[in-house]
Amino acid sequence: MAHSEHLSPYLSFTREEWRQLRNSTPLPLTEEELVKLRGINEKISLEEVSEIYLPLSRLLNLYVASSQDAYRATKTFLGHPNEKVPYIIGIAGSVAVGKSTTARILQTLLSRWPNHPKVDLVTTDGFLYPNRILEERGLMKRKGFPESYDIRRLLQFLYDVKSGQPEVTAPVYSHLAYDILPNEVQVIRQPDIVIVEGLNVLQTGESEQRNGRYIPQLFVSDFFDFSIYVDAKEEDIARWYVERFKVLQRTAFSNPASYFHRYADLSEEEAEETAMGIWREINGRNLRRNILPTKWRAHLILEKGPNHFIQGVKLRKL
Ligand SMILES: Nc1ncnc2c1ncn2[C@@H]1O[C@H](COP(=O)(O)OP(=O)(O)O)[C@@H](O)[C@H]1O
Ligand SMILES: CC(C)(COP(=O)(O)O)[C@@H](O)C(=O)NCCC(=O)O
Repeated sequence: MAHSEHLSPYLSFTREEWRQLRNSTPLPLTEEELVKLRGINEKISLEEVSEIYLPLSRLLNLYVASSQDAYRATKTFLGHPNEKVPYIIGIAGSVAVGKSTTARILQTLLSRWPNHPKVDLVTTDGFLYPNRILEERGLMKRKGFPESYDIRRLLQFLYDVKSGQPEVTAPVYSHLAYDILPNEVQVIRQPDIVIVEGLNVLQTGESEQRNGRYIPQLFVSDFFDFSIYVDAKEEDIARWYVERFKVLQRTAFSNPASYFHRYADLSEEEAEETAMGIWREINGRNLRRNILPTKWRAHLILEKGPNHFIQGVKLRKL
């Protein structure tokens, strides 16, 4: 065994080993939940849900329960009720790797446990600067890069959620408009769990220095109780990106309100070329430069094969 492997902070599971853990999951899927999961994405294999995501939801259920115990201990110690503080799970990974699908499966599965029924999902695209500002700063071709997000606002949002505020709002992004919707917000009202999904959630940015001294800096991941990185080979992710682009081109882009309406009439070949160009220029670069380096900060890594099936799982033991 190589020395570095010996010192790995992760426990590694093959797909086969992970799916055995399904036996420790007491709740099987109900008919109603299956229908809900089908609604998320009809391409999801339900076998995949029960073999991979069900054990994962059980693991998370145990972690949330232990954090709720700690919360009760603090309450006993203080002698008065403290605010209800949600458990926060971060989900990171490339554009098109399947973050939002994973997040929605977990949201559905986690919400069936009686000790944490209310699970909210927030995506970090709401914290992108609006196109007006991105245009001013020459960042329209850098959407998704660290500088395209209002990280201060995202940190303030997480701070408010973790302080147990009764109502916290998040801005909303529309893929159709390709912009922030100025008159819409998502309201978070003290759920039991918040899942925060986005490519930037494990990024740390530069340390700020003032007068030669480092000043304490908060990172988005400081607010996470648990984090997941969805991983796959770049060649597979690029293919999924192109496939999704082609589906959108036949559906959403035909809507005149779509920012990409001009792509609606491209031939299949032209659509593929356009999508590959966006991958090369924006999303692939961002993956290599800013997203992949954050993988080893996650508590759990889901390793996908070429057909989205999970081939391996890594869980932090240190
Ligand atoms: N578990 C899965 N099984 C099959 N297809 C999937 C799965 N997860 C994602 N996909 C497909 O891969 C593409 C990217 O997924 P999506 O969740 O939109 O990614 P992201 O949020 O990371 O951009 C979509 O076309 C989606 O339908
Ligand atoms: C909106 C995104 C930056 C993803 O944001 P996230 O929710 O992961 O923070 C990405 O989907 C995107 O639009 N990238 C720009 C290039 C493109 O059109 O694919």
